[in-house]
Amino acid sequence: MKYIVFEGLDGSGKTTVSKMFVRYLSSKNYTVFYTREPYTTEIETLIRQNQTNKTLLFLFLADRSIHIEKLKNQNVDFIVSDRSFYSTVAYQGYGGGIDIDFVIKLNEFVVDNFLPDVVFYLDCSPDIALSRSKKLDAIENKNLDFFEKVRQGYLDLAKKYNFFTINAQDSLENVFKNVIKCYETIFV
Ligand SMILES: Nc1ncnc2c1ncn2[C@@H]1O[C@H](COP(=O)(O)OP(=O)(O)OP(=O)(O)O)[C@@H](O)[C@H]1O
Ligand SMILES: Cc1cn([C@H]2C[C@H](O)[C@@H](COP(=O)(O)O)O2)c(=O)[nH]c1=O
Repeated sequence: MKYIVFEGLDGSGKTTVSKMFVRYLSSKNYTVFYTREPYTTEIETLIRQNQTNKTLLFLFLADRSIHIEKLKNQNVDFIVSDRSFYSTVAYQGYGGGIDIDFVIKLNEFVVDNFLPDVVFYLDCSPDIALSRSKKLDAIENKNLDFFEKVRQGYLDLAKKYNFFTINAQDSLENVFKNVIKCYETIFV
């Protein structure tokens, strides 16, 4: 089983591209479990109620702990997830200012070695990404400076953890083609 994750800013195209990717894998007759974080409806409701950054950190960790248990029990060729552990590092760590190593340590404890095999990071400037994003709630309604920090965080993480960085400002068709090209360097 391979665990593949799509990461990026709100509006970078994760949901659209990850669903196209799932259709691609299914067309090759692979079995796929498609998922996203936040995972639980109950915790997501709390997350979207204007919490402090510290509270958000622990809500996302609790949500992830439940999510990872579900993922460990899958019996499929691929798990494809819209967001993961790295969103917490980028948003609550780099964006929210909580110590990065502390956020990584807490996440490592929660995921207990169940780490993504491949991460596609859809890189996009905050102004373009947010102009595409329709939702504006407690999390999305932060300023551009916050999202610049989150983007810088993702760029650092991409180097550290060998993400595939995809230019998400390109056309949707090219973004998807580039995802498949990267996928083929590993799996075909
Ligand atoms: N490369 C692209 N070029 C133009 N529009 C795009 C591109 N990728 C996605 N979009 C459009 O941008 C909007 C947001 O895309 P999507 O919901 O997939 O982003 P997301 O990263 O999942 O956002 P969120 O994190 O807010 O859920 C959608 O209307 C989608 O069709
Ligand atoms: C997993 C995770 C998510 N977030 C933020 C990022 C987004 O603003 C929302 C999730 O909603 P979307 O449908 O993916 O846009 O939550 C975060 O701050 N930390 C996390 O760990």
